Amino acid sequence: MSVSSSSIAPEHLNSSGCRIQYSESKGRGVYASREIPRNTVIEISPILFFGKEEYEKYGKYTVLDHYTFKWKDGRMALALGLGSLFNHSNSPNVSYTLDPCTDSIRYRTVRNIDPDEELCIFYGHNLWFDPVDTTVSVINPELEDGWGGLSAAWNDYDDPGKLSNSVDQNEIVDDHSLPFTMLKPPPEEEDLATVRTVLAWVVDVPESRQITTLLKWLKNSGLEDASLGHLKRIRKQDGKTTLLLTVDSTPPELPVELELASPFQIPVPSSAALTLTSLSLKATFWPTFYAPKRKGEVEHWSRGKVEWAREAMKVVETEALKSQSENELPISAFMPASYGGGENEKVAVACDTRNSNSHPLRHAVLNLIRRVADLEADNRLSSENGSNYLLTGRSVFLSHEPCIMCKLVVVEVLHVCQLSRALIIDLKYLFGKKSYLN
Ligand SMILES: C[S@@+](CC[C@H](N)C(=O)[O-])C[C@H]1O[C@@H](n2cnc3c(N)ncnc32)[C@H](O)[C@@H]1O
Repeated sequence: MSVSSSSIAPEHLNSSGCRIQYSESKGRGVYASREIPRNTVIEISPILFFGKEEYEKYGKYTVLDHYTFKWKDGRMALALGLGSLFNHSNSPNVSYTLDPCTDSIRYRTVRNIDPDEELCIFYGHNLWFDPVDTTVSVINPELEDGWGGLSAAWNDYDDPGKLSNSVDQNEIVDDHSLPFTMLKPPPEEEDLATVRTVLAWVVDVPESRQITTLLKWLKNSGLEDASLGHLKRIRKQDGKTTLLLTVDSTPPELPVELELASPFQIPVPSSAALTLTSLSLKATFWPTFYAPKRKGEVEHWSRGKVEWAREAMKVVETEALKSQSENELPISAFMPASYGGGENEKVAVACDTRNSNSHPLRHAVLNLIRRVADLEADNRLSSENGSNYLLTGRSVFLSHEPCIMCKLVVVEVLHVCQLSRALIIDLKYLFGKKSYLN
């Protein structure tokens, strides 16, 4: 690792059971010197601030850039003490809370920690380095339930200090203080260097009659697949017509009677363009479709809404564990009333029943959808205007990431927020797909 030259970690006086240790791949890190119970505050780091201008001019060109992060008010912050030495993990065992009253960060264990375990936090999804060992080893047997340690998933949810200090339920909670991680789509490609591409086979087609034959042939060839749906099939450039064939690794065998030149590989954009700038950049590789972001995609979470999600996740966890105690898989799905929503909204919860039904399709999500649909169908008053199948604005909370089948059922996923090991998925348009229910 480039930011530290010494491979000897200094001794550190810390009464909370933390020590500094060096590793080849990550440099210095914070490790447990003894057992630490969950929910223990292991460090409170004071912050050193940099003004925006000062940071833009100097700070970001120095090693500080590996250690600083954005504070609530936009200033750049450096955690003193052990704070800057926690390495990153995708499944962190330490959570942190920014405290603007004391300009400090409080670090707390989210589960029981064994001696010598590394203590890691989650930096976010846009890492500036190649992470190694992103999953902190799970030694605690309570986590080895084969289903991602559901039994310990919500430990930090009981943290009373985290959100309930404020009485203003409408106050927006900033991303750092959310008790879950929002999975953001990758940033849109706005310059040539960041356009994500895949290699595709294409062929030059000199005569237009050959295009018709080739398109027919493509249809029957099995080469057409949804992975190229964001790209136009034909490119006309500099008087030349080129046809997109496939992203397979081997070149396709074209109909010999057309006597075409051999296909060749070129990079093509791997997704549709979300902005007009991106569209013109992507078009330099291959003509791409324009699919601007939907309105309202950025979602702000108020304190009240976070509490609502927290309560819903508690239901999910309780139900999943109950299911496990009944010899089912510990998987559950819950559709609460929407936040601030109407009193008449139906609420439903369902668990996986593949074991008891000996049926491969009895996944929690599918059971939930059936349950909600039954409830809505019974609700005769709301049967006008399709409101018995539309669940606009509702959300479903799941104990586990859904399988591909369940994901498809949750058709119009607007965003996925990862709450520790579980997910909230917006179901805003699910029942708009009439075909699914019919
Ligand atoms: C805030 S510092 C953490 C302390 C750092 N290891 C040190 O020795 O000073 C962040 C840097 O640590 C390294 N790092 C943190 N987590 C890592 C991980 N999971 N894999 C590899 N390197 C990591 C990266 O070099 C990153 O720029």
